[in-house]
Amino acid sequence: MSKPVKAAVFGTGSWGTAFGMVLADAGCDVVLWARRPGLVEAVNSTRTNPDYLPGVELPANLRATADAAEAARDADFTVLAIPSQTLRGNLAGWKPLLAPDTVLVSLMKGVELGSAMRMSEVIEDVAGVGADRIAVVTGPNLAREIAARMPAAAVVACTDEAVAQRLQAACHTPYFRPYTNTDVAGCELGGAVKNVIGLAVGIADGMGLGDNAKGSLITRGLAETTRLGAALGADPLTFAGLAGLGDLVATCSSPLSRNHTFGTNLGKGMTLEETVAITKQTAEGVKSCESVLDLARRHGVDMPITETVVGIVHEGKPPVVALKELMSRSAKPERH
Ligand SMILES: NC(=O)C1=CN([C@@H]2O[C@H](COP(=O)(O)OP(=O)(O)OC[C@H]3O[C@@H](n4cnc5c(N)ncnc54)[C@H](O)[C@@H]3O)[C@@H](O)[C@H]2O)C=CC1
Ligand SMILES: O=C(CO)COP(=O)(O)O
Repeated sequence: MSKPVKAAVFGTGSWGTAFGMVLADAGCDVVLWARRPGLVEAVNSTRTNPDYLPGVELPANLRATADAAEAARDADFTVLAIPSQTLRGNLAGWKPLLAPDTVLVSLMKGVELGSAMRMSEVIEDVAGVGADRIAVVTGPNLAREIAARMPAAAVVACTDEAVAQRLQAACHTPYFRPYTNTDVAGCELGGAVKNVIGLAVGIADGMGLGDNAKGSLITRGLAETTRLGAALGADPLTFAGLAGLGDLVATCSSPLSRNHTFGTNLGKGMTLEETVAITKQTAEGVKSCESVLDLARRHGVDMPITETVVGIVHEGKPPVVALKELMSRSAKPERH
C-alpha cells in the first residue's frame, strides 16, 4: 500500500481548519500549525476547534501542533491559510523548515499592500520556489458550510497541470469537488476582488438598496475584475468560472461571508472602528481593496466599484455620497 499523502496546514482559523478536514476526509495525514498552544491542546484533546468552528467534530487523521518544524516535516503539500498581509513575514520564518519538494498551496484571497503582489507571487518571492511548485485553492467555499460537509465545487490552480491534478486528488471528497485550472493569476484575482465586491454588496444591503442593486454590483463587479485580469494576462473566461462568478455569488448572498457582513454593518451606519471591533475573523477585502486599486492604477484599469469601496472604508466617504457618485458616472456601452 502506498504511503498516505502528508499535508501541513499553516493557520488553524476557519478555512485552514475546514480545508484540513477536507484533506483528511480525502485520506491525507494532516497536521495543522497554530500559533497558540491553547488552541493546539483544544484541537488535539477535544477534536474540535472551539475558537473558529465550534461544534464541528474533526477527523482522527488530523492533529495540531504549535511547532512549525514538526508541521512542515515531510509534507507533500504545505498549505498556507493565514491573513494575506501576514504571509511575507511568516513564510520567511518557515522557509528553512519546508520539505525539499513540497508544493506550497495558497488558500488566501488577498493582494499584498505596498507591492500589489498576488499571494503566489509573494510565495515565489519569499520561498524562492518555481511556479510549478505553487498552487492555489479558491472558489465558492464558505468555511462553515464546508466544515458541515455541505456540497461545494472549487478550483485548484497551478501552472503545472500535473501538480494541480495531484492536489485535486488529495482534496477530492464526496462533498468537495475540485476542478483544475492553469490560470493562477485569474484564479487569485477572482478570489481577491470578490472580497471587495462582497463589501460593496454588503454596504448596499445594509443601506436597503434592494436586489436589483445587488445584481448590478455583482455583474459590474465581475466586469471590472475581468478588466483587471485581462490587463494582467489572465484568461477572461476564468472569471465566468468558480473562482470568479461562483465565489462572487456565494460571498454576496451569504451572511456567513465576513466581507459581506462587514459591508452590511457599514451600510447600516456603523463606523469603521465599530465594525472592526465586532469582526472577529479575517475580512480580507478591508485591506485588499487598497492593494487591488493600487494594482489597477499601475495597469491603467478603471475599477469604479473598488474605488468606491476604498472611499467608504478608508476615506470616510458616506455611503449615500458614494452611491450618488457611482450612479452619476458618464453613460457608457456595457462592453468597451
Ligand atoms: N473562511 C472562509 O470561508 C474562507 C477563507 N478564505 C481565505 O483564507 C484565508 C484565511 O482566512 P480564515 O481562515 O477564514 O481566517 P481566520 O480569521 O478564521 O483565521 C486566520 C488564522 O490566521 C492566524 N493568524 C492571524 N494573524 C496571524 C499572524 N500575524 N501570523 C500568523 N498567523 C496569524 C489566526 O490565528 C488564525 O489561525 C484568508 O485569506 C481568507 O480570505 C478562503 C476561502 C474561504
Ligand atoms: O472566500 C470565501 C468564500 O469563498 C469566504 O468569504 P469571506 O472571507 O467573506 O467570509
